[in-house]
Amino acid sequence: MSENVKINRGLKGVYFERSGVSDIDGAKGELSYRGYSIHDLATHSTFEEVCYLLIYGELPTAGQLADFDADLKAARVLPDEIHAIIRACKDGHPMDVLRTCVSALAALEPASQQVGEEAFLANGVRLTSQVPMIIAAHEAIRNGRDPVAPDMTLGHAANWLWMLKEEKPSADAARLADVDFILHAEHGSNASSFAARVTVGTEANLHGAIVTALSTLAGPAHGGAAEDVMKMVHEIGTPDKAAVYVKAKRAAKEAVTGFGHRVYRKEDPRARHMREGVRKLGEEMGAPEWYEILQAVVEAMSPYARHGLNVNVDFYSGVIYQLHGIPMDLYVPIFAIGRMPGWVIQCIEQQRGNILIRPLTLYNGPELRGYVPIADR
Ligand SMILES: CC(=O)SCCNC(=O)CCNC(=O)[C@H](O)C(C)(C)COP(=O)(O)OP(=O)(O)OC[C@H]1O[C@@H](n2cnc3c(N)ncnc32)[C@H](O)[C@@H]1OP(=O)(O)O
Ligand SMILES: O=C([O-])CC(=O)C(=O)O
Repeated sequence: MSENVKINRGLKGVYFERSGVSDIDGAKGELSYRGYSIHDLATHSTFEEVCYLLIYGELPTAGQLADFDADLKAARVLPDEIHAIIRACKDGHPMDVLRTCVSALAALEPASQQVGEEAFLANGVRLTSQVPMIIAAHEAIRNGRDPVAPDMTLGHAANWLWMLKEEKPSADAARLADVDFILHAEHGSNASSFAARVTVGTEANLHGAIVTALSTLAGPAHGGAAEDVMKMVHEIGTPDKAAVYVKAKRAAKEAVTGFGHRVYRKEDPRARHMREGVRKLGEEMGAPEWYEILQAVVEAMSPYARHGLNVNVDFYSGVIYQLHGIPMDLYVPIFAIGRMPGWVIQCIEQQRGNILIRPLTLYNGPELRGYVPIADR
């Protein structure tokens, strides 16, 4: 019987649930949130508006957006204990510190333990505001500074940059961060969102699911790619060395980071906006060489594009962060800031008509055998 079982390793191509949040057409290279093209949202919307759209299903009216924005701003508060925890583990990777703090918030805030849609919504809004605060506070503390208080006059992206650098960002820098968050906000059944759903499937609370999601995002095959791309760009050094680098990687059968995707066979539609951001920012800052190295890698990888191997969202984002002077180990945490609304709404969706997620593994270990006492082994 076991020979006839079809195993879908990595759950490739398996549908496990319906979702009304985002739609990916991998063959065409298209992505939409709640029926709105990612290109329209990246061009016209703000992260707050996209959060509202993802969570409530419709674009907000001006009044709804103002109320939602006020809720996000009111949630810009961290218990003192979180700063103490950050001080205790300040030398850790920011992703480990972030995950530890989200986990600690579950123990420090009684409301975080509640389940049910209303609790998930309230906790989701609170965490969406607290996640950037934790990352910025850690960056301050590990550099011997005090955490920067949030600026309630600034939107989500601009306030994040303010707390990170204690400098008011230019309108262009704030908009670039805003677009980055919009592009990272949601992406179907990616590994971290799926993992969060598995946690909610056991009727656990939202904080627990976000801890699961953060753990899963951290790996280089998922959210860690932007950091690896930046390391690759440094290793390549100049555009003329890109072809040799790619050839060596292909010969060693190693992945060229920032390329490839489980679903897209055309270019990841989010990459277009990031590419334009890198090009423009590099020119403005008198540092066009980063864009040139990236484009030389794309050129060297072009023979594989027809096999569906194209750049993904994280190919360009690292250079943008580098041009803003953001340390490499903050790249995955930045992804997490953007992904918060996607995780929250998928947890809420999972909870509606919840079902335990529990697939099967086909046993291929030893036959049933007699127990041997330890003295006889
Ligand atoms: C936000 C995100 O999470 S986007 C993804 C970020 N991750 C990266 O950029 C890391 C580099 N990319 C990868 O490791 C992979 O493309 C993944 C993990 C993203 C997707 O992997 P999978 O869907 O399992 O694709 P899979 O591994 O089956 O690859 C299919 C083929 O393309 C090749 N391939 C996939 N990605 C790459 C790559 N980046 N470079 C070179 N070859 C690649 C594989 O070797 C495989 O070739 P084969 O059929 O000859 O064995
Ligand atoms: O969908 C995926 O597998 C990974 C991805 O691009 C994302 O999470 O944004």
